[in-house]
Amino acid sequence: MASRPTVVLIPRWGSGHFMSALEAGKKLLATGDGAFSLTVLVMHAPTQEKASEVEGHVRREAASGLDIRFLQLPAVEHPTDCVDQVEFVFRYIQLHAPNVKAAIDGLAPSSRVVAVVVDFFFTALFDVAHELAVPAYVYFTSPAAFLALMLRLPALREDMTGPGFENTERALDVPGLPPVPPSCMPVCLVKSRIQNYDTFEYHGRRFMEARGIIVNTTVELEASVLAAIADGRCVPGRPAPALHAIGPVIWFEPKDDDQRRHECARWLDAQPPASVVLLCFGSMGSHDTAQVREIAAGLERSGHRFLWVLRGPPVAGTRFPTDANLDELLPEGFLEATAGRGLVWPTWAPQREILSHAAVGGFVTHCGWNSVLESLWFGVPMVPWPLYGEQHLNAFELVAGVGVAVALEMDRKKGFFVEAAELERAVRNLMDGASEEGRKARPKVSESSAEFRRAVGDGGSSCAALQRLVDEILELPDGRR
Ligand SMILES: COc1cc(-c2[o+]c3cc(O)cc([O-])c3cc2O[C@@H]2O[C@H](CO)[C@H](O)[C@H](O)[C@H]2O)cc(OC)c1O
Ligand SMILES: O=c1ccn([C@@H]2O[C@H](COP(=O)(O)OP(=O)(O)O)[C@@H](O)[C@H]2O)c(=O)[nH]1
Repeated sequence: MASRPTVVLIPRWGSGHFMSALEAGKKLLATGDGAFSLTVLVMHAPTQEKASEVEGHVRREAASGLDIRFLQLPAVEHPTDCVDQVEFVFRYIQLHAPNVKAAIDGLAPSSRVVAVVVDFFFTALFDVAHELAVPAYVYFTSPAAFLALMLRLPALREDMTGPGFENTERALDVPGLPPVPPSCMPVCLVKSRIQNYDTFEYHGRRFMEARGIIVNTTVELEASVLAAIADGRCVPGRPAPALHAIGPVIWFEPKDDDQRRHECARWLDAQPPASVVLLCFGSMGSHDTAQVREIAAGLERSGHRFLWVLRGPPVAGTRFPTDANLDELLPEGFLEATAGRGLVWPTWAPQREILSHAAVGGFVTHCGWNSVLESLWFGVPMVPWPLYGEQHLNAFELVAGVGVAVALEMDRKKGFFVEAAELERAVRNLMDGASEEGRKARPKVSESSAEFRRAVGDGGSSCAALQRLVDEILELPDGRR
């Protein structure tokens, strides 16, 4: 007897990508209600640290009893002489294509593959899906605003006055967003990284070949951008693939029953409601000593309570921060001066658990999209401190588009340096509602939080989008299940 059809998911390593894609896959599985299984093709992550992280996720999820099969892909050579990580990933994925084809071929005839869903950096694998005549989908872990920008990159080349946006003076047109000042363009698209532009433009072009793009967002949060893409305003003259806004997809790590509450959570238990500002900068965020000193001075002067996840510089040759040596990094006397009202945490922290705590009233964030969604889910207004990737655009959207964040001025010419006085100002605005922006952000974020919860509930927009996606995958006419 032939077994049920299967959806093949090909996620990228790195928790923010891997677990987000897997959670999206689980949502598909649940919505499919037994109509198909999920097959996850697992790539070897290029670093030992990321490989162990992925192994841990696979081991845990494989034991979950869900109808998910994990298939490890063979290792491939690491491409050499790449100008940066984006090019490395691009070439690394191309090398995987024959193995992906063999793995998918190997699933037949016992399982008919009804869709292949790939991470948004993996569009080179569309060739495999096309060869096998299987519908291809993209899973987009960043906001729809960045998707609109990627689709728009061929047209935006005309706005460049040099080999990037560094010398461009006028605001850029990203359909669905207010005009974007060049200073808010993602750092991955600036002059020194022109190769990145080509790669992102390549992916953007290839998105148009997909049968659908699954985006970790909601129609309520990014209505204008989603409409702009769907109406063909990003790539005029060509119909956009179907958009499926199924978010927020948030991974909540299962808790061991006998696990003690984390030290950060216990510290928060002793703080008044909405009194603490959290500072956390994602899996690749760290600051140099000069910047750490400014942050310390800004927090001390703000007078506010804080929980600061402070990481040390990355080990040479990697982008991933180390545990911080607080004695070396912090100015002398800082911990004593802020004792009782501040906690500096020197390693990975349970960010979702912290954001869910009633004592947390604000979040200084690097604007990784998972962090943004988590903050909105728990109704915590933000101060954006974008660092890498597309995060500067996310920050712009949160402040200028959605209104759930208070802007932080950064000196782009000095490597995005932030003065102590500026951080103090932004934290006060956020926590005291000392500015119009700050006063508006808190009720706005509560509204977004309520919208998020409605979207994923029965009859909500994301729940309905998932149903439509499953019908599309199973090629069922609307409402015929
Ligand atoms: C979007 O543009 C870029 C993204 C990244 C990037 O790289 C990356 C590499 C890893 O090994 C692990 C990661 O977690 C990771 C994350 C990442 O960007 C963030 O991805 C998140 C999802 O995991 C989320 O979408 C955030 O908003 C992203 O900022 C790197 C890069 O250049 C080096 C980019 O241009
Ligand atoms: O100390 C930390 C730093 C990050 N995170 C989690 O790691 C993810 C980071 O993803 P995001 O997209 O925000 O940024 P990235 O790290 O991919 O740049 C989010 O789920 C955070 O909750 C965490 O739990 N503890």
